[in-house]
Amino acid sequence: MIAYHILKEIIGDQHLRFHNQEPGIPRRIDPEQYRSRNRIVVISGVRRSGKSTFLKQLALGFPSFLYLNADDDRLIGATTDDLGSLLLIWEELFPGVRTVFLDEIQNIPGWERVVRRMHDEGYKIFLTGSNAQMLSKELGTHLTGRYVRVELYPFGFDEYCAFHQFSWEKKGIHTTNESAAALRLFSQFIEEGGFPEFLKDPDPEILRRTFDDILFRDIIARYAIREVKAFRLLCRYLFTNMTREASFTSLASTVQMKSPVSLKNWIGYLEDSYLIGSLSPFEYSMKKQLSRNQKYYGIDTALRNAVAFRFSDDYGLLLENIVWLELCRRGYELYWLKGQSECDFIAIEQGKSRMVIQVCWHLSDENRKREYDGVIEACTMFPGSGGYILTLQQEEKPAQNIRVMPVWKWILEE
Ligand SMILES: Nc1ncnc2c1ncn2[C@@H]1O[C@H](COP(=O)(O)OP(=O)(O)OP(=O)(O)O)[C@@H](O)[C@H]1O
Repeated sequence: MIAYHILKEIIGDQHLRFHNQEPGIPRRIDPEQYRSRNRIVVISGVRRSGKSTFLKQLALGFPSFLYLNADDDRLIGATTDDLGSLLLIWEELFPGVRTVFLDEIQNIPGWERVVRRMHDEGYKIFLTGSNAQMLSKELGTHLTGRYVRVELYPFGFDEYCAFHQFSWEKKGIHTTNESAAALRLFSQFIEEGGFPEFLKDPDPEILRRTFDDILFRDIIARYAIREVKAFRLLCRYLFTNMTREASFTSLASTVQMKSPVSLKNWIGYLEDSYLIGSLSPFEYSMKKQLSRNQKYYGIDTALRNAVAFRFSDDYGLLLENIVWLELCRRGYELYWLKGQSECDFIAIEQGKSRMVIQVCWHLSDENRKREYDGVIEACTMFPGSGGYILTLQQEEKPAQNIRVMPVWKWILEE
């Protein structure tokens, strides 16, 4: 057990540091809707996406609170008994305070039991944890029905604009100057992505390190993967080919694995770590849906640029990936359509389709019919949906109820 006076010192230090920490750029998620929840609020998301910083933003809404960062050298080897002592120290230092923020709590084995008990005793709890240990399945068994999850992604384009102090009228971006500035920033965003740390210090090493930490610490070590080379190759391949469709069999053969079953597990681990996401084609039969090829997307475009192979005409793919990320941030259930024609995204909310979206770098005479056909087919299948063709910079008057507009404008205005 850790000595009582040391724990007391840790609490004092950490409290001061957390109070002095910069709250950073406000995230798009409204903290107020979580402050008033009775359930435990679990913040998850890819490594370095800003979970601890968001915790600080949540804390700002409370006059007093308790705080513990379990990622502290002095807490190595801490147990649930130490958490019990912490409760006593908190009561001594901050009597009656019942709001608690727990950062990286997965470092203390058995934390779930203590957190569950605290919640039952009326504490309001907010916590973050590195994803691998905070996977929904695992958390579900420990905190059944007691928690709500907030998923944090790297900055979206609106947050990127805030980071660069670019603001625009609530009514929309109308002037040529504003449009030119937004387009310029957006072109930069395609290259720089949304990891806040990388935006502050644009050294690709930062991104490579994050990538390797997720691969080696969160996945390879945790799931005892022995075919490290093949696993790494799979990650790089998926990032290089983001937005493309692939089958388990073709992926297994690309990385020279005999078993598509292990490959399926690997992809599951990558998705749980939020490094990649997959998209199924829409099918009325679930069985059929699962047997069809998936499309794969990556958590960040700059991360892709740092770890994957680039080719000259990959801008279309980066643009589509940004739209996928934005739709994930907005919490839609997503599919793609492979019918007579193809459509990139069908975004569904509460069982109803809201948007069908085709992403196209530049609408030309050659591709116009194909792009429209995909949206029209999807809109016919899902009547009442808004139809969009999102481009880098073209904007056209709506035709056949389909809006053609730049991605950046759609993100900032729609
Ligand atoms: N909203 C923000 N505004 C400005 N900078 C931010 C913001 N969010 C995160 N950062 C910066 O990004 C880096 C990572 O942030 P943070 O530690 O909050 O991420 P995390 O998701 O908790 O990381 P980990 O997965 O390692 O626990 C820090 O340097 C932090 O200052």
